[in-house]
Parts: sequence; structure tokens; C-alpha cells
Amino acid sequence: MKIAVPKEIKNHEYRVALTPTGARELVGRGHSVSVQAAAGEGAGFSDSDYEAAGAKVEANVDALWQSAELILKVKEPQAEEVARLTASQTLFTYLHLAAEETLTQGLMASGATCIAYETITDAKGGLPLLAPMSTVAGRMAVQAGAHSLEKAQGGSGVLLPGVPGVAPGKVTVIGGGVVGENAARMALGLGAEVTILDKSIARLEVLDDRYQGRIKTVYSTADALDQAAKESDMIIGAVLIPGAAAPKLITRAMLADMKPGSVLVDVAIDQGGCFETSKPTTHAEPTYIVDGIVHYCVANMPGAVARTSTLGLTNATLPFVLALADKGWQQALKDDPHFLPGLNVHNGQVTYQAVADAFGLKSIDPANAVA
Ligand SMILES: NC(=O)C1=CN([C@@H]2O[C@H](COP(=O)(O)OP(=O)(O)OC[C@H]3O[C@@H](n4cnc5c(N)ncnc54)[C@H](O)[C@@H]3O)[C@@H](O)[C@H]2O)C=CC1
Ligand SMILES: CC(=O)C(=O)O
Ligand SMILES: [Mg+2]
Repeated sequence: MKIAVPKEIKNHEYRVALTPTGARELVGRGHSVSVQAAAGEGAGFSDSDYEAAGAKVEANVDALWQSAELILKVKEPQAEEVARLTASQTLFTYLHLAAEETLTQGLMASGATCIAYETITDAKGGLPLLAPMSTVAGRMAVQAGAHSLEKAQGGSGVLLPGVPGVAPGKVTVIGGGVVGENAARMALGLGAEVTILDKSIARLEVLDDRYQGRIKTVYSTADALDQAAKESDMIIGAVLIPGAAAPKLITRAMLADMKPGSVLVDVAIDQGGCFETSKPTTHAEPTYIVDGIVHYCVANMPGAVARTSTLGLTNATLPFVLALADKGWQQALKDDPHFLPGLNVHNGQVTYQAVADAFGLKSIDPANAVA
């Protein structure tokens, strides 16, 4: 199969979808791999590393896209990339479509087969291609939030660990999944007072058992959210309803109850965000202030630590990439019931229910698309 790896063009996105190690695996199985010149640079991989692995380095972007059967990316295609997609091509990348109607329409119009990393499942009920980047983003959320608490960033001037004689800052994490647990761990390590809110009792049980009271667990209700707004120095939004738009859990009215200069870090922004006042930001300008509350809403947080993130992401994606290349997308998805829900758009139709629901579209069963 002819596989192309474009250089990412989203603002401050330095990850790459395939490492030289992955290229070597694909080439060894008889596939042809073209990598856009300098695509791996931000993650520490040179063009010559890819050439040594048997890949072709392509400087001509038009040629790269036109010759590809399978396109491997990290972030959702930007407008100029959507315009390049054709009906015969398969795209494998993060898509987060429920937050992006224009992108959804563009992918439908392209006719391409679009498989999302974030809706692939595993036997344990997890999201194995989202988890490594959720781990990164959760760990980053606290360092981004701690920086945002500094006065120069518009923050309240609270140091999370406090000092002897001065109480630590309070961090509330809404959603105790992969992002949430990793954020809580970092906040705990810094010495903050940490509370996790979740709707899943089973998940709260796991966290309670794992942290033995060092992290407080609270069942997420409107009352619990009100209290979190009043008391927290930092609230981290880490909820997910797979594939769907995030519920708005902190409203604009609630900002008035927060302490001035407190910080909202909305990691769930890639699914539209879980705070009413969130809007996507970039690493170039990560924060903005609404009603005295600092908002950090970067939609591609892991891109900033591209070396670690690329290695973590490609470890998880490679088995799926190999299956797509070896079998073709239809057979690969047919053979693996956890790969099948990755299919979001095919032949002009949405194949993921939560995405169709977000825009009032009709979805078709992915099983019918591969039949
Ligand atoms: N901004 C960025 O750069 C990145 C964003 N993310 C995003 O972070 C979000 C969280 O991802 P994961 O932790 O992997 O998901 P996850 O599925 O592991 O955890 C989500 C948790 O939210 C809980 N939840 C759902 N609805 C809730 C509600 N109304 N109230 C309280 N808890 C609720 C669930 O029970 C679950 O425990 C996703 O939107 C993901 O796409 C992930 C990586 C990078
Ligand atoms: C999950 C995601 O959107 C990211 O890693 O950028
Ligand atoms: Mg996006």
C-alpha cells in the first residue's frame, strides 16, 4: 500500500504520525512510505532517519497527497488538507468531529474514508489511541494551570503547594478518567489539595482505592460543581462522553462565584469544552480571561512536548496502521470489533452515532460500511 505522512500544519503542532521505527516495519512488509520533508523534525527525527528506515522523503506536498492510498496524521485535517482528500483515500488521525461541523461536512464532501484515533476501543472499555495523549495532557494540565495562577498571567497569585504556615491551593478535576487521574497525580505531587468529581461511582471507587484518601473523590452533581467553583484555585475539565460534544458543566454565571484570578484548564476543549466560556486556543496564545477567570483551552496540548508525545502516540497507533496497510481498511475493521468504531465518515456519510447526533445528521452503521 502507498502510505503518506504529511508534516502537521496546525498551530504549534510538532508531532508526527509515524516514526522511522514505524516506517521500517511498514517497508519491511512491502509497503511504500512517503514522508513529507521535515515532517519529523519537531519530534527529533531527521529526513535521513526516515530514509535509513526505507521511506521516501517527499518535498512536494501535492505529489505526497496525490499518490497516497493511506494518509497518516496526528491532528484533524485543516481546511487546505480537507481540500486535498479524495474518495479513494483513507485518513487515519485524531478527528474530534462532534466539535467541528465544518470539518465533518468537508470530510463527507471529500468521499474519503476517515478513521479517528479517539473512538477506537479496547476490551477493557478504554480508548487505547486516546489514552497516551490523555496521559500527556493530564500531566501538562497542572503545569499549565500553575503557570496561569501567576500574577503576570492574570492569575490570583496562589502557589499550589503553599509554604509552611500557608495552606496549599485547591485543585478540582472534573472527570476522573485518564486525563483526570494524571492531572490529579501531578497536582498531588506538587502538594495541592486535590478533589476529583466523576459521574461514575465505579471510577471513583478505583481512584479512592488507589490514592487511599490522599485525593478526595466526590460524585458529580450540580451542587458539587457549585461548591467546586466557590472553593477551587484551579479547575481542570477532563470529562468525556466518547465521540460526543462535551457537556457544559461550569456556566458563565458560576464564574462570578469563583475567586478572582482562579484558573480553568479545559482539556476537554477538543470535544468542544466542558466550560460554557471555553473556546479553543493555541500554544502561541494559550490563555484568555473572562470575568476575571483565566482560561487555558489548548486543543493540542501534547504537541508542545512532541518528542514524548510522538513516541507515546505511535506506540499505540502502529498495530492499527500495520493492519490497515496489510489488509486494507475494510478487512482490518471487519476483523477487529474495537477498530470498527474508529470509522467516523465513509463515502459521504457519518458512521459514528454521536457525531451524527451532534449535527442532526443521519448515521449509518459502520458494520454496513465494511460489509
Ligand atoms: N486538549 C488536548 O490536548 C487533549 C484533550 N484530550 C481530551 O480530554 C478529554 C478526557 O479524555 P480522557 O481522560 O481520555 O477520557 P476518559 O474516558 O478516560 O475519562 C472521562 C471521564 O469523564 C467522566 N465523565 C463523563 N461525563 C461526566 C460528567 N458529566 N461529570 C463528571 N464526569 C464525567 C467519565 O465517567 C470518565 O471517567 C477528552 O475530551 C479528550 O479528547 C485528550 C488528550 C489531549
Ligand atoms: C487527543 C488530541 O486531540 C491530541 O493529542 O491532540
Ligand atoms: Mg480541533
